[in-house]
Formats: sequence, C-alpha cells, structure tokens
Amino acid sequence: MERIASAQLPTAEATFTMTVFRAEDGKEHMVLSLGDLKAEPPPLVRIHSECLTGDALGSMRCDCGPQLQEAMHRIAAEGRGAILYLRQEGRGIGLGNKIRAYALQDQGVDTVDANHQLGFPDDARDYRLAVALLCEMGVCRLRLLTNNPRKVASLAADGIEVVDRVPLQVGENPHNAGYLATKRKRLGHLLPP
Ligand SMILES: Nc1nc2c(ncn2[C@@H]2O[C@H](COP(=O)(O)OP(=O)(O)OP(=O)(O)O)[C@@H](O)[C@H]2O)c(=O)[nH]1
Ligand SMILES: [Zn+2]
Repeated sequence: MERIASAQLPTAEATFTMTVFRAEDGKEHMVLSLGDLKAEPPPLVRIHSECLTGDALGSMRCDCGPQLQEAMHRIAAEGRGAILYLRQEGRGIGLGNKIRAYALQDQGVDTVDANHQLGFPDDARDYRLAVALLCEMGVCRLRLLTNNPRKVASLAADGIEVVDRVPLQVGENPHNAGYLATKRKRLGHLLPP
C-alpha cells in the first residue's frame, strides 16, 4: 500500500482530508477522514464500494449515492470518522460487467443470478484492502456504518475490532425496492422487510 498524496477537501458537510493510496491491485483507493481517528470512542467508519452510477450519477437502481451522502453527513455531525472509498465497482466485477448484469436484470433476473450468469460469484470484493488502509491510518477499533454482516465478519477475521455496527438504511425508492429485497433475502443484508 503506497500513500500517494493528501490534501484538504471542502464539501457541503465538512472539510475532510482526502488521502489517496495505490494498492497492490494497481488501483488508486481513497480515504476521506475527519478528526483524530485514534482517539476514543472508536471512530465512525464507512467502507464504501465504488458505484459510478449511484455515487456520481444519482442512479436509483441502488442505494449507494444516498448511503455515501448519509455517511458524510453522520461523520461530519460527530466531527470525526472516515470513509474508505474502495475502487471495487460492481461488487468487484467492474463497471462494464455491472452494466451487463443490469441488462440481465432488465430481463427479470435478480442481482445475484445476474452475477452467476456472467460467471462471477455473488460478491467478488476483497476487504483485505480495507484492512490494509485501516492499518495505514492507525485505526484498529471502529464503529462500522453498514447493513452487510459479511463486511463486519471480514474485518473481524483480519484483526479489526468492530465495536458496533451502525445501520445505514437510506435511499429506498420504487426503482430499487426489488434490488434491496434481494440483498436482504439472498446476500444477508440487515434491511427491513
Ligand atoms: N455486480 C453488481 N454490483 C452491483 C449491483 N448493484 C450495485 N452494485 C455494486 O455494489 C456495490 C455496493 O454494494 P452493496 O451490496 O450495495 O452494499 P454493501 O457495500 O455490501 O453493504 P452496505 O455497507 O450495507 O452498503 C457497489 O460497488 C455497486 O457498484 C448489481 O446489480 N450487480
Ligand atoms: Zn450503487
């Protein structure tokens, strides 16, 4: 993990520090941080997977954009915390393949079966990257903003102490209702029925 550069990033929520790292996968990952991350209580942390369509374009097929905004908002409200923005677009299969999966979903297939039909697992992400970034930032204990128990388990297996899981249930709309239901039923996300 190579630390490339760090600078201030003013946003509507707060002025964060943005730090860019280059990982062994050759990609540039980003940490948006605020305040002292090593102080007690453990900081609020969001591990966010890149979603160009949701994060940048406001797509309503998923809940990523509102989750990112809400994470920035909550961290700003506490005055400390971090967002790890991982370049694992499409749960790790890349943008082109995610849009292939969307095309299959337009034919009636759900998000999990679409991945399988394309020859991918349910979820191709690797959270060792997040662990490496957290270690670089000196964060070993945290409160994780997520609905995904797999994320919590992956971090815990690599020695990161998740003292609390903080739900992040925002951005439900008529276009993503089926998608969210599939995440709950087939991927184990802790979302309301
Ligand atoms: N392959 C695939 N990826 C998708 C699809 N919809 C969203 N994504 C990607 O899913 C990733 C976000 O993962 P989610 O499953 O929404 O949520 P999570 O990160 O596991 O869990 P939370 O922490 O609760 O948000 C982003 O990289 C999106 O680009 C889809 O239909 N197919
Ligand atoms: Zn998304």
